[in-house]
Amino acid sequence: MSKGEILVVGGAGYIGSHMVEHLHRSGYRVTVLDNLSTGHADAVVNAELVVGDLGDREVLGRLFRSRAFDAVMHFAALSEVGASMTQPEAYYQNNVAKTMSLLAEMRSQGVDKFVFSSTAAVYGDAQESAIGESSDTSPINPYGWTKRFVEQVLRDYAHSYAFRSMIFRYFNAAGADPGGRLGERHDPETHLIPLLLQAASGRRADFTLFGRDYLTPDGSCVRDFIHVDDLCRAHRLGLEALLRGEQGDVFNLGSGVGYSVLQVIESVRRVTGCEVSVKTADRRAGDPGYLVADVAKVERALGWRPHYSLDEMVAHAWHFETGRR
Ligand SMILES: NC(=O)c1ccc[n+]([C@@H]2O[C@H](COP(=O)([O-])OP(=O)(O)OC[C@H]3O[C@@H](n4cnc5c(N)ncnc54)[C@H](O)[C@@H]3O)[C@@H](O)[C@H]2O)c1
Ligand SMILES: O=c1ccn([C@@H]2O[C@H](COP(=O)(O)OP(=O)(O)O[C@H]3O[C@H](CO)[C@H](O)[C@H](O)[C@H]3O)[C@@H](O)[C@H]2O)c(=O)[nH]1
Repeated sequence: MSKGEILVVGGAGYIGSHMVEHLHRSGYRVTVLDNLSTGHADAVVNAELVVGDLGDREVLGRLFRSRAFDAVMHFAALSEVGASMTQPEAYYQNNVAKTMSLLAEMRSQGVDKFVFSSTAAVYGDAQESAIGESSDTSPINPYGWTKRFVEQVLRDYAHSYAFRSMIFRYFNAAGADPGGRLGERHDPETHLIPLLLQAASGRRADFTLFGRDYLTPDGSCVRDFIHVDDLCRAHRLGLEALLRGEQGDVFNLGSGVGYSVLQVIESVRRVTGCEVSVKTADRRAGDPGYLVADVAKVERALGWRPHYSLDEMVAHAWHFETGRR
């Protein structure tokens, strides 16, 4: 018997497809809604895939009438910081306006539990060495603002309607399914670890390091990497808290440890045994220098701790990268 009926919006993407597998293995029945703009139909195996746009009320109406969803998990978004600086309209349309359509449809169908992918980008250029959930949220790029606005909508819905949400602010998701079937497949790829691995495997001639003049120990940006499977486990725990009737909340998801881009390059060399040719360029617009999570709150509330190290994230992503060639 299924533990619950879950709609995963954006379930054909990188994190969403891992979530679908995790839910399936945990005993849930899953339906995916995805417009395949950046996702892949073949990444969805243990769920029904409905190809459609989350802003399309007709598609949403049909979908919600055909299933009694217990909750919705929302991973669909445009999510590149750099692109959001040059195409803010597309980001506000896709990430804010269309999310409003999804929420409206949920409310009209009486579905009141929501798990939302937010981001560390809501913190902007944080000053703290470990950023807690109550830190100032002043995004420095439109992508971060889109997530910040939806967070506010969800807070207002919780206040005014019987609508509960778990908001997860991820730092840098990395790694791949340890079994090797799923992984990160963005095209074009913009994320650090897959780009480094493509340079290591020879699919790419070199890697360009954006900025060595940050106020960090080695001058390159510092980020907090979190394995995609650890992320999925936290989401399931958050979902189960909502299904038990608990109130929603907002949680950081990271490891609590920062690695500079140069340290990640070292990890890639160590794990793969391959050389990576590195070029240095100017800073990428919209990139904060330092983002590391304080994860005490999620540990306390959901009993969640990350399991995987940076080298394990690189190793699993490398297994996926080499399996594709
Ligand atoms: N990857 C990270 O490091 C990271 C960090 C913080 C937050 N996030 C957030 O996590 C979520 C998932 O990120 P990801 O890396 O898996 O991205 P992704 O691009 O791989 O996945 C997004 C999925 O949503 C789908 N989608 C986009 N717009 C849609 C629409 N209008 N209708 C239907 N489907 C749509 C895409 O086709 C894709 O399958 C995003 O909300 C992102 O902002 C990601
Ligand atoms: O070719 C590259 C690509 C990235 N980087 C650097 O590597 C770091 C990580 O960059 P990513 O693009 O992999 O990730 P971001 O930190 O920009 O963004 C990620 O974390 C954000 C939160 O801050 C958002 O949530 C976003 O969705 C998610 O992709 C940054 O310092 C970036 O400047 C390079 O030096 N060269």
